Order: sequence, then structure tokens, then C-alpha cells
Amino acid sequence: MSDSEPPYPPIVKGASFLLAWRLDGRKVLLIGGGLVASGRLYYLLEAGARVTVVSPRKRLHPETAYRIDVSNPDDIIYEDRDYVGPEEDKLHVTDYDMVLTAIDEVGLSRKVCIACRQARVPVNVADVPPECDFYFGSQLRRGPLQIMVSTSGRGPKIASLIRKQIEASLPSDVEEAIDSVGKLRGELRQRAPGTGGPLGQKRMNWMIGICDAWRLDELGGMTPEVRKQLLDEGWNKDGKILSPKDVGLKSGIAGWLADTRTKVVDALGGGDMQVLKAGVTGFVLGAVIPGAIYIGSLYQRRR
Ligand SMILES: C[C@@]1(CC(=O)O)c2cc3[nH]c(cc4nc(cc5[nH]c(cc(n2)[C@H]1CCC(=O)O)[C@@](C)(CC(=O)O)[C@@H]5CCC(=O)O)C(CC(=O)O)=C4CCC(=O)O)c(CCC(=O)O)c3CC(=O)O
Ligand SMILES: NC(=O)C1=CN([C@@H]2O[C@H](COP(=O)(O)OP(=O)(O)OC[C@H]3O[C@@H](n4cnc5c(N)ncnc54)[C@H](O)[C@@H]3O)[C@@H](O)[C@H]2O)C=CC1
Repeated sequence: MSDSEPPYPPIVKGASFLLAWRLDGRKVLLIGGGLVASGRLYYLLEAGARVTVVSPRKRLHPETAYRIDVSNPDDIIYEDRDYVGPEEDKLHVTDYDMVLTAIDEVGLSRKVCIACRQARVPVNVADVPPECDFYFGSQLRRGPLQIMVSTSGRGPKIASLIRKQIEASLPSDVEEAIDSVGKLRGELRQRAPGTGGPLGQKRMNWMIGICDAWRLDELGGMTPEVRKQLLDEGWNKDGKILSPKDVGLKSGIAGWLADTRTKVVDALGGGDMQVLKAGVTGFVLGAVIPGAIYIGSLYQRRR
């Protein structure tokens, strides 16, 4: 490295700050009940938010109406009427953790945005990027795995296409792998409880070692007995990292590749090597796009 070369990556401004917002039990105001609102509502409910929907029933999108009709009143409070404005309405933006508008009244949305910003309540106005404190992205979920693609507002349809490519390239056993790792982490914590310090560092190093030494499909196939073996004969013995071979599992990359190809092709409803190529390209693109991947629906907007 030359003397003038910076030691760390340069800052390139213009990005969004990506995070996985824990909305469980939080209050969200959703103004509007059309197609766009139905997508917002779906993701909010999946995140456990307590949503107040204000929108006249006569123009509700069928999915919004369905969610309202089948949901527990703790999850959705529904007001069958027009929202009248931040000054006049009996609902106050200050009582919410997040406010979303998805209505076809630009002036009213602007007023909501101004009131939210004054009160420092995060707001998203569908259709008006400058009035959004945060953007939605194209999302997919497989249990604990969530991936979101953002194009920083430049090309939402491209975000959707990239998300689909990533989706097609995901190994079908990714959810099992994450579940296994979650269980192993929990069991490790029981053996070595506590927060931070040298023990925390040792725990983390051990988990990193295991995740590096085991392929996703191998992790997904990990039985409770194998997890116990990893802990008994690995963690308990100087934090040793046992490989799949060490616990008596056969490794076979060729078998795994064949299996993955079949699963990718199956996921796309059959096909040929062209399809596999598209999936792999998608995965690579997913890794480099200037967007967001949240480790962690397939709701699709139909316009
Ligand atoms: C800034 C942002 C604010 C926000 O909504 O949070 C925003 C803004 C706008 N969208 C517009 C149009 C379209 N939006 C979509 C689709 C989606 N839009 C989504 C997000 C976002 N849209 C945020 C930035 C996301 C990012 O950073 O990439 C997705 C990803 C998530 C979601 O909404 O849930 C979802 C795909 C979900 C999926 O399929 O997985 C399609 C395609 C389609 O419908 O098939 C079109 C038509 C094609 C086109 O116009 O490009 C317009 C112009 C309206 C006009 O011209 O009148 C604006 C306003 C503007 O750009 O000025
Ligand atoms: N950000 C984005 O990604 C996109 C944004 N949009 C925009 O989002 C907005 C909503 O789009 P859609 O859901 O497709 O429209 P829509 O026409 O299906 O739904 C509008 C909904 O808002 C309700 N509404 C209107 N005035 C209201 C008020 N004062 N109080 C409560 N509810 C009210 C209507 O009853 C209806 O349920 C539009 O402005 C549209 O241009 C549309 C597509 C993409």
C-alpha cells in the first residue's frame, strides 16, 4: 500500500442507512387502503406491528379488506373513513412510531409528512421520494431469512427483478441451515452464559469457525445429536472446531452441486442449464448491487 492510499474504504454518499427495524408491538398509522397500502400492511403484520388503518371501506383493495376482516383487533384497528389531516383528525401522528400514507391526495400527504417531521416520527409517502424518511425495497422472506433490494429510489422495477433472481438462486435448504445455527447458538449460550468479555469472544470465534467449516446443506442437516457432539467434543475441548467429517458425515461437493442444480431448476418450475445460469448470475448480482441485503412473501405488486 502506498503512503497516500487511505487505509479504509472511502465514503461514497447517497446511500440509505440499511437496517432491520424491529416493529413488534409498535404502533403504525397507515393512511389509505388501496393496492400500495395492501403491500405495506402485509409487511407490517409480518413484523408484528399494531397497525391503525384509516381508509373508506368502499375503496379498499380486496387484500386490505381481507386482512382487516381476519385479523385480531390487537393487530389492526380499522377506521372506515377518510383521514382529514394532521391538524383536524382525531388521530395524532405523535402517537405512532411510524406513519405511512398510500393515498391519491398529494396535498394531504404533504401535510402528514410535515407534521411527522416536526414530531420526528418516521414517515413514508408512497410516490413522493422527498417525503420519505425511508424507502421500501423489494423483499423476500424464507422464515428467519429476509433479503431486501434497494436501488436508492432509482429503479424499483429493477429492484424487483434482482430480488427474483436472488430468490431463484437461493439454496432451498437455507432456512434449515439458519434454524440449525440458531439452535446451536442457543445451546452454546446455555453452556457458556453471559454477555461480552473474553467468553463472548471465544463463543463468537467458535460459531464463526463452525459456520466457515460447514456448508449450508450440511448445517441444515445437523441433528440434535450432532449439535451435542459439536459442543461436547469441540467446544468443551478447548473450543475445537469439528468438521462434518469429524462427526462422521460424508462430504460430497459433486452431490451437493447436483442437488442444488435440481433445486434451482425445480424452484423455477423446470428448465435447463440456462435457468441455472440465470440463478447464479442473480446471486452474483445480488452480492454486488449498490443496494440492500438484509439477512433475514412473496408479495408482488400488480399494477
Ligand atoms: C422511492 C420508493 C418509495 C417507496 O415507495 O418506499 C418508490 C417510489 C416510486 N415507485 C414508483 C413506481 C413503481 N414502483 C414499483 C414497485 C415497487 N416500488 C418499491 C419501492 C419504492 N418505490 C421506493 C424505492 C425503492 C428502491 O430504492 O428501489 C418496491 C421495491 C417496494 C414496495 O413498494 O413495496 C416495489 C417493488 C416490489 C416488488 O415487486 O418486489 C413499480 C414496478 C411495479 O409495480 O411492478 C413501479 C413502476 C415502474 C417505475 O416507475 O419504475 C414511482 C413512480 C410513480 C409514477 O411514475 O407516477 C415512484 C415515485 C418516484 O420514483 O418518484
Ligand atoms: N411508491 C410507490 O412505489 C408507488 C406509489 N404509488 C402511489 O401511491 C398512491 C396509492 O396508490 P394505490 O394504492 O395504487 O392507489 P389506490 O387508488 O388503489 O388506493 C388509494 C387508497 O387511498 C384511499 N384514500 C384516498 N384518500 C384518502 C384519505 N383522505 N384518507 C384515507 N384514505 C384515503 C382510497 O380510499 C384508496 O383506498 C398513489 O398516489 C400512487 O400514485 C403507486 C405505485 C407505486
